[in-house]
Amino acid sequence: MIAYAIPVGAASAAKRPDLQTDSAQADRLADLAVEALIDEADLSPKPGLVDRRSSGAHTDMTLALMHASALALWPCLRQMAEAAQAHGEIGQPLRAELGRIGRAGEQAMLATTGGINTHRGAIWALGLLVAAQALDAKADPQAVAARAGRIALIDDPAAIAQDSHGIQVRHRYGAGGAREQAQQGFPAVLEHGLPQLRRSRAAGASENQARLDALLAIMAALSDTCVLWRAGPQGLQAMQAGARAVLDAGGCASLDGRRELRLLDAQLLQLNASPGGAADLLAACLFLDKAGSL
Ligand SMILES: CC(C)(COP(=O)(O)OP(=O)(O)OC[C@H]1O[C@@H](n2cnc3c(N)ncnc32)[C@H](O[C@H]2O[C@H](COP(=O)(O)OP(=O)(O)OP(=O)(O)O)[C@@H](O)[C@H]2O)[C@@H]1O)[C@@H](O)C(=O)NCCC(=O)NCCS
Ligand SMILES: Nc1ncnc2[nH]cnc12
Repeated sequence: MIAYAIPVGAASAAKRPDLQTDSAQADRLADLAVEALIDEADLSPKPGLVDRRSSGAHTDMTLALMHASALALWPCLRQMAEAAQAHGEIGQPLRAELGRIGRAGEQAMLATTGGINTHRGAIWALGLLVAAQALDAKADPQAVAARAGRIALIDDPAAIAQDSHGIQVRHRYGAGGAREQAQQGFPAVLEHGLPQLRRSRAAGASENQARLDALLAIMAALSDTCVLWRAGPQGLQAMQAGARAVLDAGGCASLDGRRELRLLDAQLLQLNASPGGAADLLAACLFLDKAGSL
């Protein structure tokens, strides 16, 4: 276990043995979510994204900033797990509390990064998944994602209308973005990322190569509003076709696949395109891959 903070409620759990398990479970879910964020950031070479080599298409983000941002989200993710445990069911009260915790998490992220949006999409996706897993620790990824989707379908009456890049892109191109991805039960993860991760592992790829393949499978299927914002529909088409070309060439375990990956990286940098939504969903994929076996 990664010790990121002193567990909230540890004192009361000592008096209430029945709460001890829940407290430990909330710690563990937050640990796994933060670990998934750090593993995503470290994964290299990722096309257009911040990784161990460089800041990709970003001028305002570094690997150290991504790590600091991920660590700053531990309390928020833990609170989401606790909220789900306390409510015990999907409904308006849980949705409202997750929205409140999520907005506070966004503030914690911005305070840590000096105002840079490192993980807004990840707070949304992982927050929903952590809450869904906390409602049933033994549920498999399909059930967890479906449950997260049901939470995302509930309106949050306190939601603040924002003029985000995602909203602007939705108006301009009709892209569904992060909200729709969650409401549909994370199809980019369940139908593409997770099956690819497991297929590539089974075919003998290294863990690093299998994770890169999972990211590419997500990129090939996703309407990523970050790419649409920065590079328009042509950029999105280039990202999806380039990611598909890597996988069709044999994936990152093959020489041909790695050649296609280098081409895709150069193309995204030239377009100033960063698949930040796909990166967030890779973190969701890595979380789901491990969380059911808690
Ligand atoms: C419901 C919300 C998701 C509302 O968010 P919004 O309407 O803004 O929706 P999107 O923009 O579509 O998504 C928000 C972030 O999600 C990532 N994302 C993008 N496309 C997808 C997709 N198809 N599926 C899933 N996720 C997606 C993306 O995050 C990444 O991009 C960040 C960088 O983006 P940007 O700010 O545009 O930055 P730059 O390109 O660098 O900007 P410039 O330099 O050009 O200026 C990166 O950090 C990644 O995180 C989208 O940004 C939800 O967010 C919400 O309602 N939140 C409120 C709190 C709440 O209720 N929480 C519930 C907790 S469970
Ligand atoms: N590795 C990464 N690079 C850029 N934006 C991101 N958003 C989430 N992960 C990211």
